[in-house]
Amino acid sequence: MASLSARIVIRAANRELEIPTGLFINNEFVPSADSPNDLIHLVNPATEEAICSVTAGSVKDIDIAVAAARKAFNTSWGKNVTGFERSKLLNKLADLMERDQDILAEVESLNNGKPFKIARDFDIGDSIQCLRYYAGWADKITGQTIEVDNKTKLAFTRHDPIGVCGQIIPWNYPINMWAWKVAPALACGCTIVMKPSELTPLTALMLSKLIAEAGFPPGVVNTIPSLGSVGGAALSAHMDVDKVAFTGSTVTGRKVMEAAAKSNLKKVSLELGGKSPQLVFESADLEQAANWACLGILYNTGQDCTAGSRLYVQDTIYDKFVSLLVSKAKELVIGDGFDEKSGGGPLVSKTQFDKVWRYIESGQTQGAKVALGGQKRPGKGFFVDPTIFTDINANMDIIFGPVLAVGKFKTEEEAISLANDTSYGLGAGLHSNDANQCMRVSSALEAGTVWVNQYNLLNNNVPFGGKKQSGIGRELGSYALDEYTSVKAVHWNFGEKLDWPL
Ligand SMILES: NC(=O)C1=CN([C@@H]2O[C@H](COP(=O)(O)OP(=O)(O)OC[C@H]3O[C@@H](n4cnc5c(N)ncnc54)[C@H](O)[C@@H]3O)[C@@H](O)[C@H]2O)C=CC1
Ligand code: BAL
Repeated sequence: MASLSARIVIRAANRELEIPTGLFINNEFVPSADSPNDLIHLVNPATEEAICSVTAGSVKDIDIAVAAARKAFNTSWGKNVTGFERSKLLNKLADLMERDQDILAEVESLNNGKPFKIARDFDIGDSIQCLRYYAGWADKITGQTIEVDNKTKLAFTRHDPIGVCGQIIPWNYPINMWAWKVAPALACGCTIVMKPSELTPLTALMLSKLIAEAGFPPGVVNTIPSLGSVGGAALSAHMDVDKVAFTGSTVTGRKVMEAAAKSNLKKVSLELGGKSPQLVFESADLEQAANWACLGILYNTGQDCTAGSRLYVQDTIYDKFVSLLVSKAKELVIGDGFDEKSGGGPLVSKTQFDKVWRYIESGQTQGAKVALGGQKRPGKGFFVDPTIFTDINANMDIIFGPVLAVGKFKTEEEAISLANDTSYGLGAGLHSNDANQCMRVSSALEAGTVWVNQYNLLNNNVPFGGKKQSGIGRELGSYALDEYTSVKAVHWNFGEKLDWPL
């Protein structure tokens, strides 16, 4: 039978760690109920070496985890605890993450490839804040009192926890996406069956251990590493899951929604991909615009749902801006996540690496001009250097990599039309020093998030989500509370007598 933990070595930190590799149900790590020998093998994307293997949860394991979550919802969580108690536990979990910030970041870097210091300071730093932000909300989730008439009747609303939530997260921000989903769900009183990505399940398992240590009752958070087509599909189609929250590709998001519609019509929130545009107008601070454009496409090696992969530059500054951009992009060091100099790591997997290269090669064969990159690196690891194409149809397929397509526009109207010419609507950015233009263009851009004179920065108290085929629902901010609550209206008669028959 598969082991429930593995010893891994973080060479760069000179550390050996024992990490859980089983399924986490009712606050315990357990083997699969019916396929104990099915494993998911994990690879370090910087070296292509094996890290360890974790248990692959089955459909039956999902059923068991959902039953545990249902029991907890009905007995020890849900409406059985006060918001104050939920807040205390969320804050305790944040304290434990802070205590283990280095170790979590090391494992995140090992499994995903991203630089250790970025994982520690941004991914985990932001996740700790996210837990504290929703800890603040837990005892402030209130309904309304509504006067129906002045003398005999009133109504009030309760914002009830929606119930058992399936949460399916991707590999690009394993801890951060965990926090975005877990924190509001727990604050609202929901229970959870979490399915991390099969590529990066390690930190979700480590966080599960912290869930137990923080003192959450058994069954409140359950974690089932599993293949998407097994565990993710089972959660989406489950008759006793009340809501599914998903982050990942549009193709899979569609399957999740279809499974929800064909099963119990569970509530669905989807945070999907994008092909996000950035516009640079001639009045912009070009140095700054180039910095933000680089951050937009190169942060997390471009593996970001809001990656600003289409850049449109006003024709009057085009040549100057492109050469500035190329010189800035060259400055980023993409390397092993444990190398202090690395500002970006490898792509997460061989599959992603091959996909990005197919795209780069097809761009070249179609005659696109390569202003930077476009060469494979020798040696091990799924590294792709920053690549900038100019003179290409910028509306190419979604690509999750450090690959930017740059085009030109003459007028504001043309810029808006190019930016909106996509079936996606997640993020968009504009750079201009004309305040009226900023207001006009930000209003016209069809996206859930528009950045003005910056790009890709998010805050836990500001909502995030997509329009068009980039998603449904909002994460973060007070808006996320709507995703995890169900509004009940209670009509109260304290004086009206009904004469019968009518
Ligand atoms: N919006 C975003 O942040 C993300 C977008 N992507 C995009 O998706 C592309 C493919 O990457 P994948 O890892 O294959 O994405 P994916 O959307 O298939 O995977 C995301 C999550 O969904 C799960 N999943 C897979 N099939 C499922 C199913 N039938 N039902 C329920 N859950 C399922 C996976 O196990 C994983 O946990 C990437 O190249 C990128 O373009 C990938 C990850 C994150
Ligand atoms: N950066 C926001 C979340 C995502 O990329 O999936």
